[in-house]
Amino acid sequence: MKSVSVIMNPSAGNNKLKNDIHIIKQKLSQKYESVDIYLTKEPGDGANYVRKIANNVDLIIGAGGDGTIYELINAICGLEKRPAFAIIPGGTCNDFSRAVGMSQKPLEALEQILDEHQEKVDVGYTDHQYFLNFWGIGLITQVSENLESDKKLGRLSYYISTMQTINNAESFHLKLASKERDYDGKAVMVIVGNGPFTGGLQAFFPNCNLQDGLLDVLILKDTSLPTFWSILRSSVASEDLFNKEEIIHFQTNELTIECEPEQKIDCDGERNESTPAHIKILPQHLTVMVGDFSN
Ligand SMILES: Nc1ncnc2c1ncn2[C@@H]1O[C@H](COP(=O)(O)OP(=O)(O)OP(=O)(O)O)[C@@H](O)[C@H]1O
Repeated sequence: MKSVSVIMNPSAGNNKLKNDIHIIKQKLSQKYESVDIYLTKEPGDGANYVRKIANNVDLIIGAGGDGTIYELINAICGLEKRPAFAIIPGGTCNDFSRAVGMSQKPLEALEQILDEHQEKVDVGYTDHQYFLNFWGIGLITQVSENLESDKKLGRLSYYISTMQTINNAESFHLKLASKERDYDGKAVMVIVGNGPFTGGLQAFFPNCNLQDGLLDVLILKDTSLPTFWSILRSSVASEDLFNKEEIIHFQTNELTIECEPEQKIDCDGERNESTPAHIKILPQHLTVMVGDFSN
């Protein structure tokens, strides 16, 4: 590898990465012939930089929170020739960087990137969006929406928001179809996982494999609110949870989802689309630099 570009959101995580720009450039320059650092100013900048540089760079390092990483991989994954990708985590949850075993300390993550251990990982794809971690509807979307408005309260707000949302949870009619399994009935949540982390928690699919060409699907039927609470509280779900009657869990490489009423989709933390949806896995679509990673 000869040329590397860092695309950084300097405002991510309360400006967490800003002071490291100089040292990041210095360390990378010791190893690579060409090093460029691009700083984003607003949403959309990251994707524009990718489009500008992708043909002439071997490695793109995304430095920022999950919003920045989502934007960058959505620009990279649609390209015919995709540069390798790496993450210097700078946000609150940093789901994908955790999934590939990166240190949550930015400069330690940089050292891991310099070790150049690469793996090809699966990417989820739905209608217009690529995702690395999860796709969800129902409770998951409602919890994160409520959380957005309570963010200042910190971790406690997560629990308060979850409790409030569960108490007011609205069920919907779900029609899910796949080769492995169909479901036609009431639900309060569907999560389709590619990676093991959702919103910083390894709650739903602790053993999710990023290289098996499969998505993990979890349907929570409308009788299972206490179960949802126990999943979140357990932080690392045990397989026992999947044996509960109110949960359906299976794996597939492709599925379609229709809901009545229409449900808002949370895709790696971005909430721009609504059902219906067609979701599939793109096996080993992206080459990433990994840290402490074993599947
Ligand atoms: N300089 C900037 N100032 C403000 N917003 C920016 C800037 N650059 C990019 N953005 C946008 O801000 C959004 C959030 O960024 P990001 O996820 O990196 O940080 P964060 O919100 O602090 O992280 P987290 O969500 O994990 O707490 C992204 O959608 C990104 O496009």
